[in-house]
Amino acid sequence: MSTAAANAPDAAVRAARVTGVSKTFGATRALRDVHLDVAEGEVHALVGRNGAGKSTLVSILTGLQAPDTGTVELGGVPAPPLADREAWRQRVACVYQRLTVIDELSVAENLFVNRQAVDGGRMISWKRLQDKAAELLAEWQLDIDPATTARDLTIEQKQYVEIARALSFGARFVILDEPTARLDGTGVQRLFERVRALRSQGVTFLYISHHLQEIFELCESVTVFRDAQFVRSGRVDELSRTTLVEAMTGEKAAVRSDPRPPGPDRRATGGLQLDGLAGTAYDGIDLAVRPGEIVGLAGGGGSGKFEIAEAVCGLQTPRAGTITIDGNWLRPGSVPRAHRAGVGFVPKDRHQEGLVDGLTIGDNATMSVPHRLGSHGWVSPKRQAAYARGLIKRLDIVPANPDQAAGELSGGNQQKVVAARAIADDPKVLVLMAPTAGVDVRSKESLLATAVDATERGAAVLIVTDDLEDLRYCHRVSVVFRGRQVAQFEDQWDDRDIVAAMEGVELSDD
Ligand SMILES: Nc1ncnc2c1ncn2[C@@H]1O[C@H](COP(=O)(O)OP(=O)(O)OP(=O)(O)O)[C@@H](O)[C@H]1O
Repeated sequence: MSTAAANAPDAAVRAARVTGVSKTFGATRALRDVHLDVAEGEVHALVGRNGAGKSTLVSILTGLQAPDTGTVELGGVPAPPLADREAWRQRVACVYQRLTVIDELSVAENLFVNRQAVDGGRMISWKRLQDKAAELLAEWQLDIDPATTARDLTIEQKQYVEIARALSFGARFVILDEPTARLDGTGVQRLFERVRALRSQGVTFLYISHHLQEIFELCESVTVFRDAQFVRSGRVDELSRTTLVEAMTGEKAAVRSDPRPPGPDRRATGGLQLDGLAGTAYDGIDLAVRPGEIVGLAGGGGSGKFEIAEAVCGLQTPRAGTITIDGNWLRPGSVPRAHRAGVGFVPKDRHQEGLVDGLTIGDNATMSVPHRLGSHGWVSPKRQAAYARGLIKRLDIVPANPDQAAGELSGGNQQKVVAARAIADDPKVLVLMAPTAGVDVRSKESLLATAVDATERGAAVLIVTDDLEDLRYCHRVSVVFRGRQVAQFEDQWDDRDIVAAMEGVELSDD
């Protein structure tokens, strides 16, 4: 195809066309007779609630799985046979949230890893590898030094390396699966500029995100899936946010009001207290969260917010300062000790610290509460199942089956199982790190409602986030920037002030 043809969105040419695709896993129908039509040269959003079937479609679109029925066309021709990986790589690539860049290798090596063809099948010359990489990065205007070790790149730069790698195989259709999940505000804006620039160079994108404002900012078209089925597709500028949410949930969108609980009793004492807490990424942190109160600890990437939260949960040992729970000093550096002191938490990385894939939803959700499920070390299966069902209902986990393996759940539902475990033991202090990352609009509400629930049961809740929606649930917000608390907000605030504080800038009054 000529570059000129690729540059102009052409209604006749399709980067991808999926027709009548169905896919079943055991008893789960992940996709039922869905279709998708992505025009060449556009950024096309794919949205849907957790478990709607988006990842399953991506695995089919990238040739990792075959559909049970239906057809896939890429660039106007039928998709290659599953075994022909090379042919797939030339047509389509997906940049996943969990990046595949190898930290130990240089950018150049990452770009051409396992590709002897670089030097006509002969031994790779390092000089040639560097030159080829520099050429590739320059062609796509990616300002990255090919000699850099990948470990020294930011998440954003690693994403660009993955995109460049896809383009170097010849693919002009790139799927971005929640690309902004680990970026801060300025990183998101830079990514958008990059995507727009690549689009003008003839690259087509399928863009998956739970952040609806991103869809309106970046994408031309959108396709909505719900419960494994196609619901609608259309131009983004012809859709309102409400219509989109309704298409995703199948319900009328609720009127948004102030979701905060009444707040702590003025005389309430106890809860969580941090005094002069200092660690590798933060210093001089003073913070109090009273029982019944929800406090936001906000900050962008590199602010130190997660490190502070991890100190409270026992995942990190601070260098100085104290953590007090209900008036008692907490000896830092041990998760079981923090748990015994009454701390429940959702870790920032559910894969590393959260979920045990091989166990069921029920086992994962109730593993911290054996004492509630039986006596003398014996767990009553009936009580466990009932307890798990209660948590599944509170968090709106799909499928609502405690016996389902957690590893088989969609990403967002795995996140909800981790949250279920955090609240299972009625913690005195609940710490939620990026709790709604990867979670759909409606599930965000149920997840944050559990924080409200916890305050009603007397918990002090700390929400650690850069998501303004999460902060709507907070009575107070403390913003950290480069490890220091730079601003405090009480009761009412303007979101722009919080964003400015997270970015380390001051807004002028005019
Ligand atoms: N390997 C598997 N085995 C069993 N069930 C699976 C498997 N992969 C996916 N499923 C099921 O298929 C359904 C669709 O999941 P999928 O991961 O495609 O959803 P999603 O739209 O990507 O959700 P999320 O936004 O949470 O990532 C879910 O019910 C999930 O449990």
